[in-house]
Amino acid sequence: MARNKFDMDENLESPFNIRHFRRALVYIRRQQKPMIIAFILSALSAGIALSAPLIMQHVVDVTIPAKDGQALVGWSLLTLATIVVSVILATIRSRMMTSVGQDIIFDIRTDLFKHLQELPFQYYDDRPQGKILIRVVNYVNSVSDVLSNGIINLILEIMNLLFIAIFMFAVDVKLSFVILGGLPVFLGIIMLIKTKQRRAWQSVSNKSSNLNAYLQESISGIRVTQIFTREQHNEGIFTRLSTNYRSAWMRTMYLNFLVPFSVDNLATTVTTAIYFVGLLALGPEEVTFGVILAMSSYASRFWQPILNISNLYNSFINSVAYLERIFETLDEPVTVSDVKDAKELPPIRGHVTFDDVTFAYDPGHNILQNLSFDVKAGESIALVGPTGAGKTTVVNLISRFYNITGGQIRIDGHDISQIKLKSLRSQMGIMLQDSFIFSGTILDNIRYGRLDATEEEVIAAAKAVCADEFIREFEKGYLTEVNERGSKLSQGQRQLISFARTLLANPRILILDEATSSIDAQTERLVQMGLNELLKGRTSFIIAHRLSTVKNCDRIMYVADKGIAESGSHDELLARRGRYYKLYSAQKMEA
Ligand SMILES: Nc1ncnc2c1ncn2[C@@H]1O[C@H](COP(=O)(O)OP(=O)(O)OP(=O)(O)O)[C@@H](O)[C@H]1O
Repeated sequence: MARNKFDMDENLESPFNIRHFRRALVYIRRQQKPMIIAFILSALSAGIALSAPLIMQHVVDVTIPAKDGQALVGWSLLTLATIVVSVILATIRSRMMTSVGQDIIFDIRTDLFKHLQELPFQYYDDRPQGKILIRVVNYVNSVSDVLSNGIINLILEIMNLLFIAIFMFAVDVKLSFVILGGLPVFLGIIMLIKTKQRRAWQSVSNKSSNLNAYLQESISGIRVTQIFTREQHNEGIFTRLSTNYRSAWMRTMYLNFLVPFSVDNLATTVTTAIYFVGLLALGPEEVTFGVILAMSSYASRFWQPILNISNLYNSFINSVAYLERIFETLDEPVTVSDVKDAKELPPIRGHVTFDDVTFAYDPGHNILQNLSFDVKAGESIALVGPTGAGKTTVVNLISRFYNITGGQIRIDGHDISQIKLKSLRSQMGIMLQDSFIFSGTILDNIRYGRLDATEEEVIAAAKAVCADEFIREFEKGYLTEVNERGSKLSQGQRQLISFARTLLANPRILILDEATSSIDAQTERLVQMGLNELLKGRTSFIIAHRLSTVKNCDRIMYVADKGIAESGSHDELLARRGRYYKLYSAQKMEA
């Protein structure tokens, strides 16, 4: 999809069709057993409740005129018993269905999470995080009720309707047709508003998604907001998005209310018609008072399931808007994935070749064009050059975070597009510009990429990058809890921890993107010494703006003009007096 932002409604790539509901059945089928039991309990409970008007008719027409007090007590007790049993059955059923609903939520959410973990960087580049979160959390919640209770209730209500119809036709055929007379009107109303309702719910899902995206962005960027005192301006944006959501919601509710409103009015009209037709048109000889009473009770009972079905219909239309988003996410293609017959990458030595590589994030805008270079196993390469030239892009391509548009990237002679991603990435150590820290202990964070690492190994990695000292200064040392994004830690400390995390994975190819940019000069010198040891025998790609950190690399590649503009050792490039020389001289002057 095109790039999206918080105030942009997302267009559905594939609008809803009934196939989506068939897909939803996969989740429902897993809950078959409890759903069948719940269904039987509900049918029993509804059946028992239905006998009440019959008892009432008998009491009015037979028991009361006969003044049979004993029978009256008996019928009253039976009525009470039917109510108690039907309430008990309904309660058990509702407990079972709550659990079924939660199991369905669990399954859909797990599938979504699994899929999201496989989706490539590009997917996350293209949309705000808040719009992804709302699908996994809110939308899944919203559909669970329809997928669990909805199906059972629909079958029950239809059965209920049939039973009531049988009962009422058994009591009086002509009056039954009076009750049925409201149905065509009701169906006409539904047909009239159906499409509008669906669009309205899609709009609600879009507006809530936008609001969520902005909220998420605002919380992530709160520091910058406060620095620039943008609070008031942001409040304006938030109010606008909230108002949009409110309007969409109100419009939807207006359409939704039309359905029960019509049902209520139709039910009242047909009940009045029964009195009218029963008392005036047919006359008291044909219809007893008990029959009219029973039929008016059936009239409201008949319209109750219709009201329930129309409420179910409302939730169904609502869920469609959410289900299509959920399935759209599940259908999002994993564009960076193992090809058919992908091979396992054997343990590598670290020989990296770019052969005529072309790459674009957005079609038609090449960031790299016909780029070729060859890095021998064990060589250390520095990538330098102006901001936005493509250094990070080059290293992202080595791990195949994006598919290249042309050419070939090989590791030890294996085309990386033909090997299993896991076997490729597990042999790389990558430290990205954004040293992300996860919530948990420092130990957990260093061990993130190698869960089986012993505590000693974790400490050794931390020592190698000079992180051990500051970690021990915390009261709980390696067991210190850090927040998501590491807000308890300084930027430099975060970098050192993620440095240790990368090294612990013991990769053959090491990629460090601005790994030491936030570390003070003295610590950096120490890290550099530790690093020199660790780099021995490994292929490494180091991106750094501070040239002092990379001048000892075997080769420096100056990235510019969609390729490598200059390449050589520090001394060779200085002697050439080209772009690298200029950059180095400028930095030297600043120092
Ligand atoms: N996810 C993306 N989608 C679209 N364009 C991108 C994306 N990431 C980077 N770019 C563009 O690609 C170009 C190269 O970006 P890259 O991050 O590789 O540069 P860099 O040399 O590492 O820059 P810096 O030194 O600032 O980190 C830039 O023009 C940037 O705008």
